[in-house]
Amino acid sequence: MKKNPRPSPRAPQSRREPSAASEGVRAIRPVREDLVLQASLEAYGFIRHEGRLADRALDYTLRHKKNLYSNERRAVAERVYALLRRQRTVDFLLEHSHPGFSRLERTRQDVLRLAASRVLQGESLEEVERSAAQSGLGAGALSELPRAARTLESLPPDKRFPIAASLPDFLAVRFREAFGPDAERAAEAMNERAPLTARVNGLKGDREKLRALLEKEGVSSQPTPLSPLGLILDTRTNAFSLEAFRDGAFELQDEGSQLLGMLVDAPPTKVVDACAGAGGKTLQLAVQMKNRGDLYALDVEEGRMEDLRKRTRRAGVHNVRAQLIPADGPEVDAALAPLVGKADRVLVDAPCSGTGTLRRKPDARYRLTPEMLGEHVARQKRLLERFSRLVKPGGRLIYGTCSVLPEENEAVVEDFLSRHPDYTVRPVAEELGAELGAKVSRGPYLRLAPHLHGTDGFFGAILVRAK
Ligand SMILES: C[S@@+](CC[C@H](N)C(=O)[O-])C[C@H]1O[C@@H](n2cnc3c(N)ncnc32)[C@H](O)[C@@H]1O
Repeated sequence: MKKNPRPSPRAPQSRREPSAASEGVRAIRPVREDLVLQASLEAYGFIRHEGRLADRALDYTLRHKKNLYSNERRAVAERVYALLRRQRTVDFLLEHSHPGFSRLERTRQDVLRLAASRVLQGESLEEVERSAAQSGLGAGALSELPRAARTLESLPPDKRFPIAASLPDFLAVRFREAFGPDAERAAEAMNERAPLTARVNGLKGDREKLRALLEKEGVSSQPTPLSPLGLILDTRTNAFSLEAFRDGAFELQDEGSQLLGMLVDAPPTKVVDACAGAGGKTLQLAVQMKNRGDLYALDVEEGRMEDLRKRTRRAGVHNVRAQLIPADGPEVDAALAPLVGKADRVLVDAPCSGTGTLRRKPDARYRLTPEMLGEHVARQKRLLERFSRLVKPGGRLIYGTCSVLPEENEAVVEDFLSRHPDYTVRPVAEELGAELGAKVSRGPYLRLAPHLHGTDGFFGAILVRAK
């Protein structure tokens, strides 16, 4: 018999929290606490003790727990994600309420973490203790949590912030630098659940038509407040099973990502999506180009390119040329040579820290280190330099990240401009219109954050090459 593979450490950028949304069926029977705990411990262990990506680990665990009902699957996903969002807070509370917590055996620690996290989420102490007792935890273990919470509250602000926001210390400092007095609010919003957001495929219809199609399938939706292309779906929707999705009428894409895509305003000529990944923005650019011209989608990861190809087929997109390129070395120049100085638009949606998407990938913060951040910045500068060569005179270079840290954003752009006097910044308000531009920009740049815009955190800059 074929052995089940372990969850892979890689996952496409746009995978969404596999919670209620991938289950569809409403809760109808009491949760069997012992089974839910067992599955939660397994998934959590994969993520925290083996370094697997959360969405992959949960998909894997739930796929192999065929005996769980849909409400139990939902409980597993929600509880694991909730704990990941509040890891540091939970550990602090347990260390201050449970003598010898850090010396307990690992599974025992994890059981307590999952229970404490539920209390932190607002479930009553009695309810959690009752279900904990059913799963052998023993009542009373959590009764000291409120006292520990008061200890946390009494810490000086700079000590309290990283623990209360569950951010590594260095990231809390970066948040403070990026958001100043708003840092707490910004970090709090990053610990909320993200909405389920669709982008209409303009090749198949407009947003109103999509809304009607979804309604027919029993899914209610609301227009996104900022992007004219988006709909927010009921989070319990299993989007992938909808006919509208299978027919390519929409893609799941955060509203912030849609706004970044809008900065490109791709004409139906020659356009390069230089870090195309699984094609979230490629598909959006194809619509801007009305499925005409040549849209080069480049990336270094074959797996992502494969996803991109599938998605273009589903979306009815015909103008994309997906091309796998080498990550570095002289072969890159050879691969890009035919495009040098030819493109009207080049989008560099650069690999980054992902600090803008912590709502969807709460575990990412525990993997990030200051050294990795430095490597991201160095690579961002390198990629912007490399792909700028493809822009033709009078063309535009659009730089974007899903980071909220200025060192990956403004600083990278300013570094580029200091070496390229032939480029000037086009304020994003000129592209998006004054009203929308005023809502989503700071200075000439797109700058989005969950606490201000309800979107994931994104940055975008439009750089115009002189004629
Ligand atoms: C932020 S993701 C792109 C997301 C994608 N644009 C979307 O909208 O779905 C960054 C991508 O850059 C790719 N990448 C990393 N190094 C690269 C390089 N040297 N050249 C081109 N792409 C690279 C990664 O494989 C990843 O897919």
